Amino acid sequence: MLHTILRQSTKCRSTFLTMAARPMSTQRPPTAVLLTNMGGPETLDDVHDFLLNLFTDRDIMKLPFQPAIAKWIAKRRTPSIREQYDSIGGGSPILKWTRKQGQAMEKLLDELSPETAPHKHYIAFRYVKPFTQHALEEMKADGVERAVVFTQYPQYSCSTTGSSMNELQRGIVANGMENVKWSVIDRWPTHPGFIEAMTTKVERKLAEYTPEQRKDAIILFSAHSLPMSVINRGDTYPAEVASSVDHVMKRLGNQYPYRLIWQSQVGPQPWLGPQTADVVKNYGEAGKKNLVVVPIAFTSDHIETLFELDQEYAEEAEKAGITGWKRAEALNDDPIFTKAMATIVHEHLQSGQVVSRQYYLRCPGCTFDSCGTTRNFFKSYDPQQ
Ligand SMILES: C=CC1=C(C)c2cc3[nH]c(cc4nc(cc5[nH]c(cc1n2)c(C)c5CCC(=O)O)C(CCC(=O)O)=C4C)c(C)c3C=C
Ligand SMILES: [Fe+2]
Ligand SMILES: [Fe+2]
Repeated sequence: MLHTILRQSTKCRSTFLTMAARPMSTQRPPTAVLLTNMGGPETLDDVHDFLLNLFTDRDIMKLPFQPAIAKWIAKRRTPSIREQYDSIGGGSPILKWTRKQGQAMEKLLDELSPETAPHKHYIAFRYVKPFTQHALEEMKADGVERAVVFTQYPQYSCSTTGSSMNELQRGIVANGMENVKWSVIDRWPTHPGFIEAMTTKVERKLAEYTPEQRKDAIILFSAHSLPMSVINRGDTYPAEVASSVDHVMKRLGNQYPYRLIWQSQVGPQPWLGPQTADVVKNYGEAGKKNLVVVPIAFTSDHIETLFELDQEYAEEAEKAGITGWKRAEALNDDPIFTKAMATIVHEHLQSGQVVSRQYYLRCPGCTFDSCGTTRNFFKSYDPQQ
């Protein structure tokens, strides 16, 4: 309580000083929308450091002697992962798409929410540039007083959004930015705008089949898998992915058979299945011909869509006799999706919510750092707590 009062009084003082220092005619500082994601290597030369940062992150995996082991794994994996990025044009397009999404979103937000305009997007990637520190410096230079953190993962996992939140908390403290009014959109797996955008992508792919083929079509929702150890700790990601799938299927009128399947397993430990590669092979052997695969847990193209789905699994499908293999497009800068992004932020600003109710609840068996301190940190911005 004392902590909250102290925070609020410091905040009022800082707001007053900022206002007093600002000439009357200048525009108020932007409402920041901080788009967080793990990011991807922009060039082949960034692949090694991307992997090193990922394997060093104790929110994604905990290894004995982690700094040394991470160095070793990153060095060993770099050549094969470089080849994958080479085959998709020499790097991850995630920064390009996030910028486009952010620009479209901020324009729409200014119209939807003039009372908090101007809005400005900032980008904080976890493993590559622009890092959280860069975004915070930019926000500080712009004199930001109100910031909405908007995870670009629709479904929450301690290993993705949780990790970004942990990094952000460290950055806020290190940069003395506790006085900014922070709130967080930590998940949005069933938001109607997101569901509409995804459903439209699936419908467009289904429309490419002949009516005869469509009768026989199967929808495969494919998401990045998680190690079983993470799931057994109580990570909400698989359930949230399933809820997105359920909503898309409802919107499609439940007319097609579908399965939720899991891709991108790494290393020898058990991961959640069924694995996308096995499903493609098994359905091919069972004589299925028309499979539409839908990347349900990503909002833009990644190595998972452009390499795994479009090259690796497409090849498997062809070998297995699947003649009608199709992949629903990623949301990227689709106007339905960027409108959904603006609506999500607008509704959040209107709601006065600091984080979702789910965010407060630590995973029952979680040992990840993000499951602890970050929750309490953002709780302290919530007057209802
Ligand atoms: C919803 C998205 C993701 C979850 C959940 C997730 C969990 C998770 N991932 C690993 C290990 C790796 N992931 C790697 C790459 C990678 N992961 C995601 C998304 C999720 N990961 C993306 C989008 C990417 C690629 C970025 C791009 O540019 O496309 C990698 C590196 C690639 C490789 O070495 O194969 C690893 C490793 C774990 C252990 C985990 C959960 C604990
Ligand atoms: Fe991953
Ligand atoms: Fe957790």
